[in-house]
Amino acid sequence: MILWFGKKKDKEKARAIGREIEAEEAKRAEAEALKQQLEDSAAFQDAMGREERAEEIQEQIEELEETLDETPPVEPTIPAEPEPEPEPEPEPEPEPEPEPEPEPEPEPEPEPEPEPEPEPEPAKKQNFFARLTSGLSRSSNKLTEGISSVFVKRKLDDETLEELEDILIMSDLGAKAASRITSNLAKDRFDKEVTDQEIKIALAKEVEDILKPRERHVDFADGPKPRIVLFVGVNGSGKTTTIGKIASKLKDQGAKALLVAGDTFRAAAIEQLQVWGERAGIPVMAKAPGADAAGLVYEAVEKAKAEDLDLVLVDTAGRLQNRAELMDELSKILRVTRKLDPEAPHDVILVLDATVGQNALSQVEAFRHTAGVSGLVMTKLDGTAKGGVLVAIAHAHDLPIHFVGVGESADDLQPFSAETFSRALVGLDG
Ligand SMILES: Nc1nc2c(ncn2[C@@H]2O[C@H](COP(=O)(O)OP(=O)(O)OP(=O)(O)O)[C@@H](O)[C@H]2O)c(=O)[nH]1
Repeated sequence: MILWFGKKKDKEKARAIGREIEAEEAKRAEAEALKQQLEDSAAFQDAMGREERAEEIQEQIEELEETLDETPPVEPTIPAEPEPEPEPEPEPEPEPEPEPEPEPEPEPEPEPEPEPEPEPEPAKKQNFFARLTSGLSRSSNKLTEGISSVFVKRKLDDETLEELEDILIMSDLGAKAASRITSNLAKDRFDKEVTDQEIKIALAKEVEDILKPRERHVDFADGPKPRIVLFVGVNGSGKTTTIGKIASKLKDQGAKALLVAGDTFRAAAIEQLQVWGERAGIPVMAKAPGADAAGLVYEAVEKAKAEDLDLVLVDTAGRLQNRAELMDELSKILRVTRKLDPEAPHDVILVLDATVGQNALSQVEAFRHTAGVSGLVMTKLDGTAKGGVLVAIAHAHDLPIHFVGVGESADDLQPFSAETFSRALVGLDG
């Protein structure tokens, strides 16, 4: 979205409008995500023969669709600023031109036409920091636009601190983390003049302090043999894709792995895992859709023991954290696995989708309770303004964050780095 405003006053207006658009887009994205969850849930109920429940959910979807229809996607608009233009003929498009100087300066050379929008480098060519930065750009824009509008030659006083706290909360960092960050910032800088850049640097440091204790790199190819790793999470959070990406890395390490298509509910998930397995040259164990997932996992662990494999990566069906019966099924998988190895599963990785924002917190709570989550992966940090939720989670939960995902290709999953993430989140260069 490009809004062009020549004067200072107009730029402020542009920022305000930008923020409004951002808020509307965020609301819409949230409703779209909820719709996706409901659709998955309806499909599941339907497949389980619970038609009545599926119909109920379908009604909820229709209601949600009506709301979505009433609020069509926000089109970025250039506000019609009635400039006192003497010329009657309207300009077709206000060209983004440099601010008109009062006295005509001799132009040394014709300015090159401003590029409409620098195209992002193809993902493959960028290093991960660049990809994380561009992935997190919606999250960081939200933060930095707010910071820039507050800290224009301003003192860090009660008022600016309060405004900053609001910006952090609106950027999904959560009320507690926001309060911790602002009170720490106030310690050294209260009543001093600060620039937005100084605030960004200090903010990145505060965010990093919260995230650093959660940074824990994991090498699944190492440790107990066979290492049993279970991937859990709600529908569509990115479990299958994450396993596929990890499998691609394991191949390079020469680990003897087995992928298990424990999401027996969704035929597409089985196929998806098979494709990743083929690509990585790692076998995939699967059964027909609808088969008992716990039985499949049991057989997979037996096979891994018999064949002396290094590790078993188990995909599980997506489940809504508030559906007790689905969570019970997950408990069954855990019980069955422990029969073969009391220490197993050695890792229970909760895959979280960043686009759900604050809802990720309740997912962590529910899955910790049911599945004894040992670590986290956050996917889809690209294309969401809600990446700050990882800070809220790190503040609230003493759980390692192993990987972050910023896209769909194998290279888009990388070990989590607190420093890199913090700097990208506040829009600082690497
Ligand atoms: N943009 C983006 N898309 C992602 C990322 N990770 C996963 N996806 C996409 O998200 C969608 C859902 O991913 P899956 O891996 O199928 O999710 P799942 O958790 O296995 O889903 P269920 O089997 O329904 O529980 C797919 O289209 C993935 O390509 C990411 O980091 N960024």
